[in-house]
Amino acid sequence: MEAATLRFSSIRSPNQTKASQFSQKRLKSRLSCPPNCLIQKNNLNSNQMSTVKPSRLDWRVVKSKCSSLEPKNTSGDVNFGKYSRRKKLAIFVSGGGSNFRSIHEASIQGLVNGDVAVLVTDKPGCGGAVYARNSGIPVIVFPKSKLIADGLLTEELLTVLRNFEIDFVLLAGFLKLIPVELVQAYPKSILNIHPSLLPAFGGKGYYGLKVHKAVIASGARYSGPTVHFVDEHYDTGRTLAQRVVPVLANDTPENLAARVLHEEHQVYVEAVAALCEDRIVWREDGVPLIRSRTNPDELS
Ligand SMILES: Nc1nc2c(c(=O)[nH]1)N[C@@H](CN(C=O)c1ccc(C(=O)N[C@@H](CCC(=O)O)C(=O)O)cc1)CN2
Ligand SMILES: NCC(=O)N[C@@H]1O[C@H](COP(=O)([O-])[O-])[C@@H](O)[C@H]1O
Repeated sequence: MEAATLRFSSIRSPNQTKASQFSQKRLKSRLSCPPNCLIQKNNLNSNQMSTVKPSRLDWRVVKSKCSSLEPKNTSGDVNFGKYSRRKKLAIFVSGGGSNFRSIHEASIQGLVNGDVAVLVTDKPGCGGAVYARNSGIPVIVFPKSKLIADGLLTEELLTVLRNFEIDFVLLAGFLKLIPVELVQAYPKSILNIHPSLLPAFGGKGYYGLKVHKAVIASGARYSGPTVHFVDEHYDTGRTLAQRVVPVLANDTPENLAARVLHEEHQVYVEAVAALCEDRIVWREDGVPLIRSRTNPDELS
């Protein structure tokens, strides 16, 4: 694997608002990258990389022997998306990133009609970020904080996502509140996976093992993952898909977490596949349903 480097060009989107021109100017004024920077791999064009500060992007992009974004189905043939245009995905993580990896692998295998264009994290050293770098996926640090001064501001993140032409945002173990500006910029286009049967055991404070501890302590006999659309509050968006697993009498939080996580990897890939194939149907009462890929009359 050869290390790729990165060149910036000062491209501006013609339809910039005043505010985002300001942020582009701020970003550009702080652009500083070594002269020999040139990204040699990935499908990112110069426009997607314009105005993004290298110090806030971890661009240790490695050049793979073949494009990591070129989808292949199980027979190994290139699968040029049977449906609409292949969608561009931004995935947000804070931890190990197993759900991110499942979606990325499904994309490469042609099971998801989309490509992971960028990874966003508040923990640049987390497992998901390491996997992204090793897979040639750009890593963006968000949000800016006292601990991570180099993180992007919300407005800067919106500019970057726009430049990457992101269609859908997928939260996968991201532990920060997504700001309302981002929720409004991507209506019905942000998904999250939560490790309980929402609305139970969700909301502020309910993440990771804390969720499973609460489920066990409650005496619940069943648990399971929920895929839901994201609104401005934690875990209150519309439920799209769920799976059920038993809670056993002698379960530890770790045992239950592993059982739920196994189902997460499947239900999230199925939900993202439906999203990327335009198979989400919104019922009159606002409940989103998934249209079957094989039987269009079947909704679930
Ligand atoms: N606007 C939204 N943002 C996010 C949502 C959402 O539904 N709407 N989902 C979360 C993911 N999540 C549950 O699925 C979740 C993550 C984190 C927390 C939480 O309480 N976080 C702590 C901080 C934890 C940390 O920084 O280590 C907190 O806010 O005090 C609850 C639920 C992602 N964002
Ligand atoms: N409330 C948010 C939350 O708890 N999310 C949970 O974090 C884990 C991330 O695992 P991963 O990094 O291996 O995908 C997953 O179990 C996910 O449901």
